[in-house]
Amino acid sequence: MSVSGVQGEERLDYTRAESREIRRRSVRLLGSLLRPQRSRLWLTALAVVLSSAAQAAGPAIIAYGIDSGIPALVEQDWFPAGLAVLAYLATGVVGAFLIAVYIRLSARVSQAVLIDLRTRVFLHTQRLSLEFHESYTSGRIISRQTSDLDAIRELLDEGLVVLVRSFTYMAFTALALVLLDPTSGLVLLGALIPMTLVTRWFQVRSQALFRRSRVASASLIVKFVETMTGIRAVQAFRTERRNADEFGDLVEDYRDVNAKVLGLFTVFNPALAFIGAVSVAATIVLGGFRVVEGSLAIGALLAAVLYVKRFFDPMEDVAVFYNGYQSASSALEKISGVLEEEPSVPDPAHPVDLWNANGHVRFENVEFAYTRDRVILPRFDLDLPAGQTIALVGSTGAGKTTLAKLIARFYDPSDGVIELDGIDLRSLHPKDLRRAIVMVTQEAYLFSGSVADNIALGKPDATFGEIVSAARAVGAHEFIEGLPNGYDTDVNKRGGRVSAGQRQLISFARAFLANPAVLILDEATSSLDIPSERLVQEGLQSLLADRTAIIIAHRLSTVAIADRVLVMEHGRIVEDGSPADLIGGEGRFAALHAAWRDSLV
Ligand SMILES: Nc1ncnc2c1ncn2[C@@H]1O[C@H](COP(=O)(O)OP(=O)(O)OP(=O)(O)O)[C@@H](O)[C@H]1O
Repeated sequence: MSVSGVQGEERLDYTRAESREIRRRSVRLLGSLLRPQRSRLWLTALAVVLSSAAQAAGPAIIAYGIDSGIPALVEQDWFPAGLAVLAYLATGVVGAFLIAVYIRLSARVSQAVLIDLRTRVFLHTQRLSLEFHESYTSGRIISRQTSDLDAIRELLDEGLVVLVRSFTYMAFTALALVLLDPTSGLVLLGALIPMTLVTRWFQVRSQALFRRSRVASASLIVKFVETMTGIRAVQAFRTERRNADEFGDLVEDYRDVNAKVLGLFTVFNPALAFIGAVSVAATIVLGGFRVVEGSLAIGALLAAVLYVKRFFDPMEDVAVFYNGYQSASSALEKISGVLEEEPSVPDPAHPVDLWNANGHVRFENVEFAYTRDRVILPRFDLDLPAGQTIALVGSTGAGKTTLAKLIARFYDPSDGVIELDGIDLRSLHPKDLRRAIVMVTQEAYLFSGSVADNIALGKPDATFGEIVSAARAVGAHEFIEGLPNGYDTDVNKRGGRVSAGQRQLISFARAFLANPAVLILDEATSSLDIPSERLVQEGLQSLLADRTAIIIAHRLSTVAIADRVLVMEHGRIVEDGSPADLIGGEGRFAALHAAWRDSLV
């Protein structure tokens, strides 16, 4: 099984080769994000290293002050003590300044990288084909833009600087200690053994727990988003209690794993503190004897104690960093997967322009399957001459929407060619394709904004007059006038809320304003009441006159305005003819029509 793109995203059992592939892809993404920030990154690193060096100089200066400054002071020589004080102050000032510099620089890097990444994810997911969005749930998309980006932000904001600072600080401290008093350096060396063991233990234990914690928090988001997206069904079917139980289980799981993580810290942090305390005690004991012997100055002992004590301080930060690093790297893995996805309906490399389409659609030898194992539309040919109004009927699951999606190029055929005016849809310039072919779906989605804005989506440079005439043409003008602010009513505000039928009328106006050569209406009249439907049908008739129209209709009344009816069964077109011929015949449509007529009486 492949791990390219978002495939295998939810698996936890990657093989070594797969892990390597995923890591390589994350590193590539990180590289491309950091490359433009190269100079700032080097400056940040330099500031971090220098500030650590300044801090590490502190105890050595103290040792000098005590061992050389104080005896000289006894002799009335102020110079060494003064020098020590000034040097100590200078390291303080320089250190503080450098800290300010790197905080500022790293914040800039982090902001730039995040904005870049956020924009890339948005633009890329928007570009991906319907196929991707139909299988990748909204909960997962939201996780990518929220919790994943947050994890990366945390790492960039705090983690990386903490890591570089901790390691350089520890390195400088160890170096200074060895230079000052190699024997105390041995204590540190001895302490490194238990410290490495404890850290390794923490790493191994925490890795699985951190991963579980991330899975648990992502499940919470997915459950939340799915419940809220389907809130109508939730309330209609009274599944609140079940949802509450499921959500409760997820919360419990999340709490449980976090308690375990906390448990690790309650062992790890005290263990580090204990190793630190033992090392300090050992330094004092070893050093104390030497001070008594006279082989070690008291100031040097104090500095050694300070170095040993300080050496362990950053370890806790490193442990926290490790958690942040894991979250961020798994976030980066997922985001890089999404970014690696290519639109299954790619833009042509050499697009053909078609400024004024006639609307002649032709299917030649077309076969289509969503997945490899199940053919939905077996091989067929179909010719839809320009200007024809075609009604597509057939039972549920027959493949009507699929056929419509192919014409609108939401999907490409698995085999064969679909042409518009003799040009393969795959070579058409995307702009020309979208202008020439418009599909109005059942959902009739409205974006936040005014009614006029929503209609104008069909033609962004439309005048207000054009918007109103489009609305009039489809019979939407009256109800829009009746809204609190007419065409300026915000469709998402209370009072501006419109009914499902009204929403469809707005989306009709949008499509009519777009004036496409080919118009596809997918069940688009299904939520209109009979008078509204009649009203729309009046509008439809005049507006369909000059274009090719494919109307998917369950209601046979819609079929009356068609020139031609296609009846589909199991992905095949089983009848094809004028409504009158088919009604007069003996086929499926005649039977359907008779049943429908009877139901009206
Ligand atoms: N995204 C998809 N992935 C896989 N299979 C799909 C997908 N969409 C539809 N199908 C399958 O394709 C077949 C045809 O579906 P389609 O939506 O085209 O039917 P339809 O005739 O429009 O039905 P309805 O009248 O209920 O809308 C169905 O068996 C469905 O399960």
